[in-house]
Amino acid sequence: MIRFYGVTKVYPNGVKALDNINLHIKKGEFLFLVGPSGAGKSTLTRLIFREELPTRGQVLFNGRNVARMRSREVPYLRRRIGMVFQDFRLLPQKTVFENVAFALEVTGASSRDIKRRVPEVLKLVGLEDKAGMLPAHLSGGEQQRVGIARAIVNNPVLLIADEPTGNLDPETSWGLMELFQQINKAGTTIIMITHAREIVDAMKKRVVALESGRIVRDEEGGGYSRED
Ligand SMILES: Nc1ncnc2c1ncn2[C@@H]1O[C@H](COP(=O)(O)OP(=O)(O)OP(=O)(O)O)[C@@H](O)[C@H]1O
Repeated sequence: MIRFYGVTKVYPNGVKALDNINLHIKKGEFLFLVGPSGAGKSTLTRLIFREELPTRGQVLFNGRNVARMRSREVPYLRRRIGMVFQDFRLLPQKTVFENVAFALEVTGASSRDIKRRVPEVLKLVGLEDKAGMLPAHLSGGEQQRVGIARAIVNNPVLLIADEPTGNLDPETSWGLMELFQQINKAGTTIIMITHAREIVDAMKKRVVALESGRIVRDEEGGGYSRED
């Protein structure tokens, strides 16, 4: 589904964030992207979402070169990718329902579809009783569930989660990981950036480790660190 061919990213300030990355992510995979701060993890995901363009090499999404897409094709690409952030990024004046509905509205969904689909997704993330509440009145874990509901409401083929449990306690994090597992089992490919060692060690998924912009490990069922 996603292929990186010899991808290098140099930012305008001269920082080389990625250095000759070759990577193939297949449909249905659950992949942890790990590595120290500044290793290039976020940059790698930004290239898939076309927030940034590679300096050299190619990023293919379902066979299409992301950098070569016409500007009118970019919203279509982004609609197929759900994003979950460490700081949730919810709209504070909107209710849980409205936050999730907003992601559908921008795609031109009808109000009938919105009324059907939003409760369905809120149920999936376990928030059917909180639809009318504002984010500030929810716990961190609940806010992240809203973030996940918003990310999956358009049925994306890929979910990119950038440190989704970074602001949450371990118990809450495990609940969210179960939800991510469930979403993955239903067919959505997941790329998760994380520093949560215990989670990576326990989940036994594919682990891609970056250091200084290079892939230093790509291991099926791997742990957070290399076992020497
Ligand atoms: N927009 C930018 N302009 C210039 N340099 C950038 C930009 N974004 C990131 N960088 C630099 O590129 C390198 C990789 O950054 P990136 O955010 O991809 O790392 P990361 O692995 O996601 O780090 P963290 O775990 O701290 O989020 C870093 O040296 C960073 O300072």
